[in-house]
Amino acid sequence: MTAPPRVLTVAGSDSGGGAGIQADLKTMLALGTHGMSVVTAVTAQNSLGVQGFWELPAEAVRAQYRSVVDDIGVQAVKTGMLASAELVETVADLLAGTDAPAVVDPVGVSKHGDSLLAASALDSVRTKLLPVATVATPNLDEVAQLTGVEVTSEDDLRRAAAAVLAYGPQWVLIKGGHLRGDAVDLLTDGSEEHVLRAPRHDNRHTHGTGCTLASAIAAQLAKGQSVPEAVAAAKEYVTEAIAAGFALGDGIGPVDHGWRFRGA
Ligand SMILES: Nc1ncnc2c1ncn2[C@@H]1O[C@H](COP(=O)(O)OP(=O)(O)OP(=O)(O)O)[C@@H](O)[C@H]1O
Ligand SMILES: Cc1ncc(COP(=O)(O)O)c(N)n1
Repeated sequence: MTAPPRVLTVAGSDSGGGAGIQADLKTMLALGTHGMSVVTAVTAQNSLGVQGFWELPAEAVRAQYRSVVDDIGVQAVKTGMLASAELVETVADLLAGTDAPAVVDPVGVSKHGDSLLAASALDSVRTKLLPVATVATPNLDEVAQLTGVEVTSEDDLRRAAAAVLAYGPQWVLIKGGHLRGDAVDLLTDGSEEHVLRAPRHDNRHTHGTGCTLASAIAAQLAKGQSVPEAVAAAKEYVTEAIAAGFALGDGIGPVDHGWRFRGA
């Protein structure tokens, strides 16, 4: 049998299974790829929030990455929660030495407002991680943290994209999921621009949207799609996953990574 395309996520574990490594691996399977993981931190997390997290030593992150890349090989990499400046810099160095495209989701704060990245790591994200990204996928809070640009309407998305592109990623996808109205995202490399618009689903069970979108982009890139094709396909996948998000626990439930298997 021919092996499916190989995709690697470098991210934190979400014990509740809705975001982080767990979301990434489910998404990669749903999109027909072989998912692999480098765990950067372990969170104790559920539908109510993040109760605690423990970061792994840089040496453990580097060793996992080398184990995967040097033997199995990767056709795309996705990064998520990196927790500290040391891990951001470690991962940026590893990506710089890898040929595969990298989707960088600069995770800062969880849906519940729990910080997943030290404030002291922001500068490393700007100067080390963003420059090695094929596509960076910040949400509006992350755009504000990284660039100071506040997005309050669709008209501000272009200004936000230019501010992120100034740090050097090839493409940026500004996620407008936190705006009102349609769920509108803007993808640009500074010359081409693609507006991705989907109906807003009135569903509070949206835990893991950002992780799911970024790993879906990585899976589509591993299958050989261009960045605009991969982002369009990933947007369709996440929109249906949000529509099918379900209640778990007493708080915010996850998007449904397996909506295709359930005939949603
Ligand atoms: N209610 C919704 N209905 C449809 N699409 C949505 C909704 N909320 C977010 N999206 C879309 O989901 C994707 C992820 O965007 P979002 O802004 O939620 O990312 P995020 O904040 O990084 O996610 P996370 O909450 O996992 O950190 C984007 O394509 C966004 O437009
Ligand atoms: C390990 C990990 N990575 C990323 C997120 C962000 O996802 P969300 O904003 O949906 O909580 C998270 N909560 N946990």
